[in-house]
Amino acid sequence: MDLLTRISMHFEDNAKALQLSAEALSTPLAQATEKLTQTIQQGKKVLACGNGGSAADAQHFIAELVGRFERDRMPLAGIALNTDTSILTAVGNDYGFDDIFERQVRALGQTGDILVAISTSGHSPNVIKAIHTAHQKGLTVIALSGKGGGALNDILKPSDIHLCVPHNRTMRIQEIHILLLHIMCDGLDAVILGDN
Ligand SMILES: O=C(CO)[C@@H](O)[C@H](O)[C@H](O)[C@H](O)COP(=O)(O)O
Ligand SMILES: [Zn+2]
Repeated sequence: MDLLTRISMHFEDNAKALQLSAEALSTPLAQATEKLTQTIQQGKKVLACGNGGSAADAQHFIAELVGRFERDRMPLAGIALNTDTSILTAVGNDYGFDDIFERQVRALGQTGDILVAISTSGHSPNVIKAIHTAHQKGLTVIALSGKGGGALNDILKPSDIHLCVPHNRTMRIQEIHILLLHIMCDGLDAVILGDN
């Protein structure tokens, strides 16, 4: 396959995946946005975690809350659990990599908070463990996944929200995850600042 064909294939596959995601995820995405908005309005906070590209997505999303999205507003409470290298290396070194998020949920999570858990496979043990602890501490989970949802299907509760991108490639799933996170930021601001 020549390079231009390859590029064209990516654009087409992305467009198809976007269309399928719009059909499958618009309703749960609205629920997730409403849950996020209520949580912030009640003075609660958002924790977010993921590995690799999903770590970047988690911290990107939290930066939109603490900083701003498109318009000026007050800072909103959020913490990315994959950004503090001292915590990640200490907990990873002393307890194990599977505990790097779970331990922070135990330290920081409070009843009524949200955990945004991002895993394209739905199988990353440190994300799964963080979800178990979030449940124990009374947090609601908004899970972003793909590839059928993996282990998330067995551990999420009916009160959680699962945004499972209907695709099997990590890269494509990640491309849509960032769109989902941006749509939630837009919906949140529309309530807080008014529609524009
Ligand atoms: O960004 C990419 C691939 O596009 C990678 O860094 C990817 O995020 C890593 O392999 C992650 O460890 C995958 O974990 P997960 O999404 O299955 O939970
Ligand atoms: Zn990537």
